[in-house]
Amino acid sequence: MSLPASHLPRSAEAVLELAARTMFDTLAQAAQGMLVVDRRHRIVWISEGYKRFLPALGFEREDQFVGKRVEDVVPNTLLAQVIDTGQPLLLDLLTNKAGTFLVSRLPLRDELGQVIGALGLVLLDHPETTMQPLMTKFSRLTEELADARRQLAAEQGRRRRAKHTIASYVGASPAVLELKRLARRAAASDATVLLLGETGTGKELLAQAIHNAGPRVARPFVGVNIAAVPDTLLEAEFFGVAPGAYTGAERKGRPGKFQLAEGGTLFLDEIGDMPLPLQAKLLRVLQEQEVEPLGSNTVVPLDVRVIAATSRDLPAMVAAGQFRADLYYRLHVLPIRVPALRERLDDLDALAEHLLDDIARRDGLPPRSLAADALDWLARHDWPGNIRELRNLLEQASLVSDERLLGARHLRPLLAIDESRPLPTVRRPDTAPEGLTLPAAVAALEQRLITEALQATGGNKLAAARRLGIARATLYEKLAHLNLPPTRSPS
Ligand SMILES: Nc1ncnc2c1ncn2[C@@H]1O[C@H](COP(=O)(O)OP(=O)(O)OP(=O)(O)O)[C@@H](O)[C@H]1O
Repeated sequence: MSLPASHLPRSAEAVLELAARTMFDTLAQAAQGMLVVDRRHRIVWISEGYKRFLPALGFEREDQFVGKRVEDVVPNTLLAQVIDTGQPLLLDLLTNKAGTFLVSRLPLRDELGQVIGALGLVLLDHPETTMQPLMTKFSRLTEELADARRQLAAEQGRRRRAKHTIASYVGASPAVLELKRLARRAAASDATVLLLGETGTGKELLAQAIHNAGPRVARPFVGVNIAAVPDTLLEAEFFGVAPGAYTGAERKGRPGKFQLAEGGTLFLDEIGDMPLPLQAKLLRVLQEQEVEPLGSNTVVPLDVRVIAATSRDLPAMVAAGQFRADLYYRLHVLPIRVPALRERLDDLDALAEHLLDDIARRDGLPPRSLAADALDWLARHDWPGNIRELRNLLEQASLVSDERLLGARHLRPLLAIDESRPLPTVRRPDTAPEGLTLPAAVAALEQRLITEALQATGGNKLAAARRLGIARATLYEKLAHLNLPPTRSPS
C-alpha cells in the first residue's frame, strides 16, 4: 500500500514518513535478518542480524554479498519473483544450504505504485524447532478435523441405513408369507430385484428389508423417488457432477446417488416414471457397472445392487413405446409382486394394531385399538391407497376421537364405503377359544398351515414342505400325527 501523502497536511506527511521509517527500523531489529533488493534484483542493504547468515551462504564479508543479484547468492529465494510479479509472499518456508527459515517477502513501490524493489525478512531460523509448539498444535488440530470429518461421514452413512427388516413387514396371510419367502431368496442373491405393486403396498419397506437381510447390510441403502425429481435434474441426481462442470453451487461437483450407494443398494422407486433418454443411460450403467459423472470424461467403477419398484404396468408401457424393452428385461431379473391390501385382508387386524401403535408413539397420543365392528367395516373397503391409506385413516381417527377403542362409528365419517357390499371372508388371527391350552392351539395352527400348503401344492408333499420351510421327512412325521382331511396325493 502506498502512503496517501499528497492529500495530507505537511505535518501529517511527516508523521507518515516517520511511521514508515520506524516500521522499517523495528522490523530490521525484530526480525532475525532483513535485506533490501532493487528492481534489478541486486542486494542494496542487509541488516545487522542478516550478517550472521553470510558465512553459511559462503561469504566472509558484507561487501562480497551486497551488490550481487539475490538469486545468485541466496539459493531458492523467491524475492526475484516478488519483484517481477509485484505480489507479496507473506509467509513461506525457505530451505537452502544455510538452513530452513520462516520468511516474508514484500514488494517495495514508489509513489506511482511502480515496483522498485523488495524487502526480504527472515522471521525465524530453524522453525522446525522454534515453531515446535505451534506445529504440534497444528497437527493436533488437523487430526481433530480429520476425526470430525470421519465421524460426520459415518453419521451420514448411518442415516443412509435401511431400518426395516423382513420380520418388521407386518402380515402372516398366505400372500405375505409367500412374499417374505421371495424376499429372503432375493436377499441371498445379488440380482436386480423388481418390486411390482400398487401404491402404498410397502415396496420401499420391502426393499429396505431385502437390503438388511443380505450381505450389503453394513453398506448404504440409498433411495431415489424418480417421480419426485424434475426430469432436468435426474441425470445429475443419478450420476453426479464432476468438479468444474458447472459454475455456482455445483462448482465443486457432487456425487450422484449411484456413487453414494457404493457397496450397498440403490432403490429406484417409480422406475416407470423415468424419461426415455435417461433409460438408455441407466441401462448402460447397469450393464457396465460404471458411471460417468456429468461434465467428466472419466468413468467411475461401481459396486451397487439395484432394487427397482413401480406401481405402473411396465409391459404395457413397453408395448406403448414408453419404456425401453431392453431396460425392462435388465430389471426383470427377480420380479416380486407385492400384494394389494384387498388381497390380504387377513392381515388387517395385525396391520391396524401395528399402525395404531406407531401413530401413538410418533404423535404422542394414547395407544388405541380397533373394535371388531371397525375391522369388519374396514374389510369392506377396496383400499386403492393400500397400507398408506389405512395408516392415514387410523391417524385421522386417533386425532378426532379420545376413546381408546375405535369402533366403526368413529371411522364412518372419515371414509365413504359401500356398506351394502358383502363382508369378505376374513380369517382373523388365531385366538385360542376359552379353555384351549397353548399346545392344543399350536397343534391346531400347525394342522391348518399344513393343510393349506398341501392344498396349494395339489398334495405335492415335497413342494408343501418347501413352502412351509421344513424338511420333507419332518412333514411326513407331522402328517403321521395329525388328523388331516384327505388330499390328492401324487407324492
Ligand atoms: N407390511 C407392512 N407393515 C408395516 N407397515 C407397512 C407395511 N407395508 C407398508 N407399510 C407402511 O405403509 C406406508 C407405505 O409404504 P411404502 O412407502 O413402503 O409403500 P410403497 O409401495 O413404496 O409406496 P409407493 O409406491 O407409493 O412409493 C409406510 O408408512 C409403511 O411403513
